[in-house]
Amino acid sequence: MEEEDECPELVPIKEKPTGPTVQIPVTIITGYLGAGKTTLLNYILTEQHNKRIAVILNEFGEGSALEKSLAVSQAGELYEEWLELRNGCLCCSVKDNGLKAIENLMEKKGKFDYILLETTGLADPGAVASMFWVDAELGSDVYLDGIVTVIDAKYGMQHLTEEKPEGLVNEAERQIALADLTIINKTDLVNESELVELRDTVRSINGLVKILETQKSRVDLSQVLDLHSFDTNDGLRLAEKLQLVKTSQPHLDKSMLTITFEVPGSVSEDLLNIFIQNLLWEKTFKNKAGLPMTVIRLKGIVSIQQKQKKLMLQGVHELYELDETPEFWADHEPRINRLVFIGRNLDGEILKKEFISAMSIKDCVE
Ligand SMILES: Nc1nc2c(ncn2[C@@H]2O[C@H](COP(=O)(O)OP(=O)(O)OP(=O)(O)O)[C@@H](O)[C@H]2O)c(=O)[nH]1
Ligand SMILES: [Zn+2]
Repeated sequence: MEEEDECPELVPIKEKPTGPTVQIPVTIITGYLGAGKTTLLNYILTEQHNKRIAVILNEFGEGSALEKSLAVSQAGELYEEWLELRNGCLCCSVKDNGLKAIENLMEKKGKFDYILLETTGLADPGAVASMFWVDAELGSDVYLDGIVTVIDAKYGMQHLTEEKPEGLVNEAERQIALADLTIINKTDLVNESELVELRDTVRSINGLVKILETQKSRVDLSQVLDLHSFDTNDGLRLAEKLQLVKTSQPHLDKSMLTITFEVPGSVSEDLLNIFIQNLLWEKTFKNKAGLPMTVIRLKGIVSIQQKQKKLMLQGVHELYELDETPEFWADHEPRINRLVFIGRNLDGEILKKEFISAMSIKDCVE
């Protein structure tokens, strides 16, 4: 009973293709209108001399045209590729055609070492991310390295506190929630207390994200490129990071926030999949006010029954992936599940209880 135009569904794939084929990292650069995305791209292109970097200006999700151009500049030359967006689910069209366009381009122009993709200010980076993320698993030429969100130091707070009609998302907030790295740019335009307020707000939305501060988007490139944010080989780093995350207080009543919990023991892979699907797809779990918890980003390190290695859980919107990391649980190491969720209407206490009951863990100390 598969619907044809259903959004992509992530089927956990067992083994990634290994061997000599080199996959090219894609970094998505997002951020509200005028925050400094293009300035960042230009800075990277002038600073970075030993990589062949392709820049894609992305217009997905804008307007209703069925054709979009994909501009790729490389070594000062600009190429254009047209892609067709079929009606139906936007993320599916983007996934099929956007990726093909990039592959065509590489066939014609030779391989790139790195792809930077600038989204428009109002785009949902999650939809763009899913196109690279899913296909990377299917042995594609490219993989998603990370989502970088540029924030305007001067107007960032204003964008974040903008009231949206019920049911509509605040794009600035969503871009921060999905980010692996945020760059607070234009720090020359604000004073220290404004900066602190913005930094705290960013942190309250996304408890996992790294925050850099810049003028004219001048960053240390090693902090922006090759983040490996979705890489199961980086399980150890993620495990360390997750331990530092704290449940946050939303900066506004209905704001996005980060919640986290730990539950000791090993869980059944099947029950975990059902729990995640209920959370992400069915939106079964409700907070105290009776509102459905909506998760748009999730990360975790979990212990699955009968598995010797730690597993990494990653989710963006409705897509998720549960993959083995190369890390073994040590003999003396207590088995534990550590989870971080970013989204709206989240209640960490309630979700932890739901998790425990869904995993049928009986001897768990609360
Ligand atoms: N004062 C100040 N201005 C900056 C800084 N960084 C960038 N700008 C300016 O801000 C404006 C917008 O920068 P862009 O890089 O075009 O921003 P963008 O996010 O690509 O904008 P859109 O693509 O239109 O959404 C430009 O005029 C930049 O010169 C900064 O650190 N300080
Ligand atoms: Zn721009």
